[in-house]
Amino acid sequence: MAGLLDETVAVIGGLDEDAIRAARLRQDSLTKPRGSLGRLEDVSVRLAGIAGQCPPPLPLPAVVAVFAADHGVHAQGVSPWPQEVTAQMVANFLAGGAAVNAIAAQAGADVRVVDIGVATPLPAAAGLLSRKVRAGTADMTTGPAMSAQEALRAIETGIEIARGLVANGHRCLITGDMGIANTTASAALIAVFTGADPAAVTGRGTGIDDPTLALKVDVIRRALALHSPDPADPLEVLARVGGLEHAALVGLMLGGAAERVPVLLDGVIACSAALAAMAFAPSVTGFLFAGHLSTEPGARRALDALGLEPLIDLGLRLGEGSGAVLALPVVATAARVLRDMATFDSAGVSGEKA
Ligand SMILES: O=C(O)c1ccc[n+]([C@@H]2O[C@H](COP(=O)([O-])O)[C@@H](O)[C@H]2O)c1
Ligand SMILES: Cc1cc2nc[nH]c2cc1C
Repeated sequence: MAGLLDETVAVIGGLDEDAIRAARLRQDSLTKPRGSLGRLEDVSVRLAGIAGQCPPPLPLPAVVAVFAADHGVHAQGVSPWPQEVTAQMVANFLAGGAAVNAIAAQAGADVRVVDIGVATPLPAAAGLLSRKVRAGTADMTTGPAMSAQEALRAIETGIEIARGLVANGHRCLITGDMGIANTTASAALIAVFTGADPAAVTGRGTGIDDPTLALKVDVIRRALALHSPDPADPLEVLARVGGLEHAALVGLMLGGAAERVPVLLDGVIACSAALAAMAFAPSVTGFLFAGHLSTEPGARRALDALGLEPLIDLGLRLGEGSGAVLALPVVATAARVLRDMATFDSAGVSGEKA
């Protein structure tokens, strides 16, 4: 019997071309000059293609799934923050005190927090989804970050979470992540999947100085030299140089696409995971929206490879899902415009002169 990953990949279809055509026609019949709502119109058309309906349902209720995990490569000194901050921030998410909680409250999104691989022991806490695959990855400069089996378990956990959220009525999934040192794994993934030089896709993460940035690039170069990951084998790439939250996010994206709901991507961690998701199932990109453009250089490179344009560009580099949740009102508005606006006919507004 095929496993959950294969099953899910097999279910992901293309966008519904009839619904896309109907949505384009409807956009052009609404009381505004054609194309005047810019990329909001494109978002609405793609939402119709995802749902197979015109107008598409509003992508609500929405939920951000914040996957938390730690990274063995932290031992190389790639982040200025202690590893315990990952666990401490999980407690902060659950208490409602993090940026993502405030942004989600304003945008009207639910927040779910998943321990997919935090190294520091976490006390059982109300609301925490405990799905730890292992207590952090191993250091990718000395061996694989994890086994292929562990990467698969994390992906399948992400799929199960996507399925559960949609079964509970959520109509939009938003990616969130928390993991000290995870911008190193993200840059490594982006270098592998795009073929970019590590120096071109490695950034300052939480805020490192020039010598640490040089060290981080060197760490990634050494890991890639050790593993020579094959971009055609995304499970092995994730296992060798990825993270548990990256793998779980791949599952969330594939699971969301299989359920035909939109998935909003946050920053560089989600973008790097999306490249792996695309390697498993090329048509997944039709279901993904880039919530925002992270300042990490790898984000732009990854989005170009995914063929996605970010909806918002406010210079954010936080993670947690913050930038993607901020884009939820834009995506929801796109659907509402297509559903609620009057047409030239219904409103009795004269059309453009021929
Ligand atoms: O989302 C982004 O683009 C982003 C950019 C920089 C940092 N982060 C967050 O910061 C943490 C990783 O930063 P670092 O420097 O420890 O690799 C992790 O918790 C991420 O959620 C996230
Ligand atoms: C405080 C803090 C909050 C974060 N949220 C996401 N990544 C983070 C990293 C740090 C260091």
